[in-house]
Amino acid sequence: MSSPAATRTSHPDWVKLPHAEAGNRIGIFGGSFNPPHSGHRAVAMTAMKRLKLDQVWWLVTPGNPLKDAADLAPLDKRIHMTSALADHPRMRVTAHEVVLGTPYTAETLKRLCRKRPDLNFVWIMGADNLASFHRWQDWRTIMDSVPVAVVDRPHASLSVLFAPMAQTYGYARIDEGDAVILPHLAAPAWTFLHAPLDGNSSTELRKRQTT
Ligand SMILES: Nc1ncnc2c1ncn2[C@@H]1O[C@H](COP(=O)(O)OP(=O)(O)OP(=O)(O)O)[C@@H](O)[C@H]1O
Ligand SMILES: O=C(O)c1ccc[n+]([C@@H]2O[C@H](COP(=O)([O-])O)[C@@H](O)[C@H]2O)c1
Repeated sequence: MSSPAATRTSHPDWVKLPHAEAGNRIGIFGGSFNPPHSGHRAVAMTAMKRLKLDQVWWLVTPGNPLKDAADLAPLDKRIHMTSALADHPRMRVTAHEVVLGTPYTAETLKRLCRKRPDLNFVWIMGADNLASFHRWQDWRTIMDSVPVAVVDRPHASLSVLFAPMAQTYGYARIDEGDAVILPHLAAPAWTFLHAPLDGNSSTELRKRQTT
């Protein structure tokens, strides 16, 4: 029998992988959430409804590899604020990348798919990230590992036509009217979801905090 010390973990609860039943449709919504805002909640709700997800996991990054960490709030503070915003029975908040030891999405998804091959994962992101997706580490590996749902964002709508990802994987895009089947499709597969636009941004909120 293992002793309490042997089962104790040094990680706080908020880095754990959320519970899910085999076969569940899980949207993974990665973000800095520095701070979280209404636009994030709108993205999570849109994906949840249109893809009929069982859960959305808000994956709070330890640090976006492409962003300057100088004005990044501490992880526990971002988790706390994100948990307040993601208060919904089908949403969970985690910083599981701390356990995986990586801030890179390709590696994260590889490890999650290995840990839970019984779940149907979908990567969720806003259209601004579609525009710059080709700069992410091993972005083609991401596309080849899980389906992707892109949600429209002000000033980024044209990424659906011109982004290198959209052009390279044009053949794998499905109509947003068929979005409900996305979690069950083999990668590569993606869709672009038009939804009411929300102009909020963390950059603007940080500017307002400092003025
Ligand atoms: N208003 C919005 N509409 C649609 N998608 C959004 C919106 N805000 C953020 N997102 C998406 O949510 C995810 C997390 O975004 P992030 O935490 O970087 O917020 P942000 O407002 O873009 O932050 P920053 O201004 O610091 O870059 C990303 O996939 C991003 O594309
Ligand atoms: O893997 C990468 O190279 C990579 C580059 C940029 C962003 N990401 C991830 O994209 C998600 C959204 O990041 P952000 O900062 O736009 O909220 C978050 O989970 C980041 O870790 C990942």
